[in-house]
Amino acid sequence: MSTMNEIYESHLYPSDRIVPVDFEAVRTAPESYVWPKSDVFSSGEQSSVPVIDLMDPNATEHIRQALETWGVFQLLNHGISSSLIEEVENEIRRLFALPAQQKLKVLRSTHGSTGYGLPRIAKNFSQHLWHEGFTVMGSPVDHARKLWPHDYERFCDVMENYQKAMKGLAERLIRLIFLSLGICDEEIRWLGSSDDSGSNNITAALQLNSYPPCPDPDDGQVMGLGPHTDTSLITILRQGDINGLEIFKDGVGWILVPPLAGAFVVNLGDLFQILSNARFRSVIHRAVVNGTRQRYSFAYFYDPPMDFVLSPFCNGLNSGQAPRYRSMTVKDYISVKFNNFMTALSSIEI
Ligand SMILES: C=C1C[C@]23C[C@H]1CC[C@H]2[C@@]12CCC[C@@](C)(C(=O)O1)[C@H]2[C@@H]3C(=O)O
Ligand SMILES: O=C(O)CCC(=O)C(=O)O
Ligand SMILES: [Fe+2]
Repeated sequence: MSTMNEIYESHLYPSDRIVPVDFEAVRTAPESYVWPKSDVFSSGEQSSVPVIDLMDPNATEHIRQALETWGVFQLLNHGISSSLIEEVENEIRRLFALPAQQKLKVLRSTHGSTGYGLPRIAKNFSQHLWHEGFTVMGSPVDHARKLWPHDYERFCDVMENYQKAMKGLAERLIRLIFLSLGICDEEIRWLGSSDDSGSNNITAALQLNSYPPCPDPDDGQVMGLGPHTDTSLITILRQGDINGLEIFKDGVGWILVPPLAGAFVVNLGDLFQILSNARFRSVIHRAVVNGTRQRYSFAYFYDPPMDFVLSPFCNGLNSGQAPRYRSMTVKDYISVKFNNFMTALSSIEI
């Protein structure tokens, strides 16, 4: 049984796309960070991503509709305590406020999966990203000890508690979404089989994102996180109260996902698109930066076990359809994504 760490570690990542810019020294974005105007254009569209109350008796149906039309929704009444969320936010601030020298002690390596650095998608763009991140899979204790030798336990406890809570919520949502598709319990037996508290069965990741303010020479042409779809089955994102997240809607363009107090942004990733035989699509999204305020966000990515074979569900509401993707394991899809990025899904079409 392989873990998520092992799968990501088996892909050699280019060393020139790991170290974030030295935000303390660089006051304005160098030329290599400026994206073409046509790329950054926002649609100004007024309609917005649906907001769903998980306590609503019709929540399942609302979620199915939201996923079909938008691929993403904001979730309220999700049962995750606001104090736990605040604790994570405090730890994120404490982490990214450390001097650059200190953060570089836990820099992700070329064959690494966790730690400090640019997001993995940085290698897919010619322009650079105005971003620093920290990736956690399971216990972050080895890195936390290097960052705070005498005071590392708080960070570890908070990150582990949060991952546990997110695992519960992710599994609850996945079960609900599968049921809304008419897929029976039998097909989701694997759900809940992983145990991220042990180190031998990790199938989820927590990504902490920081976007320092960027006094941008040409307004809005610097990107925090370039356009991408998540690889996950499901992603649960918390953004603070600062604008930045945008989704791409076909025929419309880029639309802001406005920060909503207490809410999570929930979207499906490529793995769900495969399983649902493209009935649900993984939404393209990005994060833009602003000139004055440091923005933080954190995302929890949930995957099935790495050896799980993804075969499109062709029964249920998709009944009678032929599978659109060839079957493969989660770990093989991660390899396809590493080598193909935005064309990964079309490259496995039948
Ligand atoms: C479990 C995951 C999911 C990863 C890879 C690995 C750890 C870090 C995740 C992210 C986080 C930032 C966006 C993304 C696109 C990236 O560059 O790194 C994500 C990626 C993916 O969804 O593919
Ligand atoms: O910062 C955000 O709002 C988006 C983060 C994101 O897309 C990710 O971590 O995958
Ligand atoms: Fe994302």
